Amino acid sequence: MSLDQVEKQASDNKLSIDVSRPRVTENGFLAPFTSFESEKAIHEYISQTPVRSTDDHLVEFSEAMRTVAKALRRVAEGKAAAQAEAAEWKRKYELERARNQRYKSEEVASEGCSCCSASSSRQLVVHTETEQAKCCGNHGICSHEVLADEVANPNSDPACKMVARKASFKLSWGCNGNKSGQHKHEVVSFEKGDITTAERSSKQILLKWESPPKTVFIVAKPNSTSVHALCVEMIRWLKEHKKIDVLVEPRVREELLKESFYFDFVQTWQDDEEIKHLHTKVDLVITLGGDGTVLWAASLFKGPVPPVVPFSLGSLGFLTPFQSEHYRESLEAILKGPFSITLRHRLQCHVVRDSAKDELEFEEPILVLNEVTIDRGISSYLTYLECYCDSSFVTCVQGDGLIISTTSGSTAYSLAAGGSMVHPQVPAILFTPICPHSLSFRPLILPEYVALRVQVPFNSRGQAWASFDGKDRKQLSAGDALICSMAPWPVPTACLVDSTTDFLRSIHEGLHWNLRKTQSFDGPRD
Ligand SMILES: NC(=O)c1ccc[n+]([C@@H]2O[C@H](COP(=O)([O-])OP(=O)(O)OC[C@H]3O[C@@H](n4cnc5c(N)ncnc54)[C@H](O)[C@@H]3O)[C@@H](O)[C@H]2O)c1
Ligand SMILES: Nc1ncnc2c1ncn2[C@@H]1O[C@H](COP(=O)(O)OP(=O)(O)OP(=O)(O)O)[C@@H](O)[C@H]1O
Repeated sequence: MSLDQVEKQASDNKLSIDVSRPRVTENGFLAPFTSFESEKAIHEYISQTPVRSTDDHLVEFSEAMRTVAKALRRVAEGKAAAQAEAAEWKRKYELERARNQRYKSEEVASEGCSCCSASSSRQLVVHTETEQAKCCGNHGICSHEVLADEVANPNSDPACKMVARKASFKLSWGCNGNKSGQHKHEVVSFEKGDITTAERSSKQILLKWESPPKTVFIVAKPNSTSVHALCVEMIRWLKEHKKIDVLVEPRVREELLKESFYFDFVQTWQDDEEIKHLHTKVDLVITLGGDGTVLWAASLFKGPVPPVVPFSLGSLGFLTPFQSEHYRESLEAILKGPFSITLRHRLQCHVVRDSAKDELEFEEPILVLNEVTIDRGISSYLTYLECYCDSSFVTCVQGDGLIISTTSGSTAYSLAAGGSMVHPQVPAILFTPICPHSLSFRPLILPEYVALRVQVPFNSRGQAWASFDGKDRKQLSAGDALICSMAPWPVPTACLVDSTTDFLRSIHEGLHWNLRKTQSFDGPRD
């Protein structure tokens, strides 16, 4: 008990004791209490007062509070586990539904007009578990769906606005730079009780076209003269030299038609429903802009994403290794294949409102390539967030907020908040606090298979705001939660060289990572 507390209790109990203020001596000088005197005074006081019983009550009370807190945490953990499981089931359900819809539309198309029957030749080949095991084990790229199709329909109607052919391709990974496409497995052997891991593959993924790509979707940054000029030039080159069909956003088509009626052949979509089927029509996505344009392009695909070739017309270019000046050579090489890709994993985020009647009542999921941020928005109070990983309590965030990031996003906002830079092929989720009011809150890197749940507790002073790749802010009130897990649809981005070379180049050139003058040779030596 501190001196102040003792003094307060003394005054509450009408005892005359003043341990902190000096006394006036007979000669008029101030005589402060010596430490011995104050200690003595405290002992006297304690022996006079029923402190023990008060303390006993406090101990009992705090124990009761601890028990309540434990029980509440157990309930919250149970809820987190249920929600994580529900999110997983919902993800599986969505996958299954998407699959069924595709099969259904293929059936309908096969009975329909010749224009659409081309889509019947489009097949989503899903490896069964046994096929996967035969092919490359139960891990890596072959556990994902690989888009492939049969022979494209030569009689397809050119009047059909959305192009209905799709090139098939195969993904494989080379071993230690070997581009032969031979598979190597990460195997753990348990021979005689010793655990050893076999030689690892480089996991450099190669994309090889099985039929030539026919349709390219160009995503261009708005309000940029240089981007527009390149877009116009590229469309002409693709059409005239490569006989490729081009698709753009409605805004871009309008701009092109204002310039010349020549661009009437350029495809677009009429309503947002059609965007859902973009991935079934597009062989390749080309982005013209900065990193934000790659994020924008990825956000248009709520499911599988075709390979993306990002051209740099921004200032930083972490996700955009291709130089716009050399677009012809780069596109020649990509259209011919094979080329290296980085599979950039995305996070699938579900907002669960407290008002939702059951755990399965989610809002539409949002997919992010960089990160989801939960922050204090315009509130001047600390954000207070409870975080769970699967069914385990992780921590409470008290600070400006929290970033849940993919490895691709590790060089974006998470980096600015003190998170590590992680190679985009590392299977992980980053958990990075923003200005935590704590001396010991270090960022975490969690495995990719976990589900994270961030909840605004009822005793939070303010609300929180979630934003997705820096966009679409959503308010989270007390009781609302955000659940994040790895989405089954990564963004395959073409590499200039390979995944690692491109990553290192961007941290060197983009961030001037570990730039320091080299120490001179002359001077003291060992
Ligand atoms: N303090 C910060 O660093 C901060 C704050 C807010 C948002 N952001 C980032 O901005 C992103 C949105 O980008 P935008 O272009 O639409 O907005 P923007 O125009 O505000 O650009 C943000 C900057 O982040 C860079 N960037 C984006 N993704 C990156 C990545 N994966 N690796 C390295 N740098 C990257 C961009 O090149 C750009 O320079 C968000 O996802 C978030 O990561 C960063
Ligand atoms: N096709 C598009 N439609 C609408 N918005 C877009 C589109 N492409 C990009 N944007 C938005 O424009 C903004 C700027 O894009 P981007 O980051 O590519 O360019 P930049 O800011 O010039 O590049 P850098 O950040 O490298 O300097 C981003 O917020 C992005 O979401």
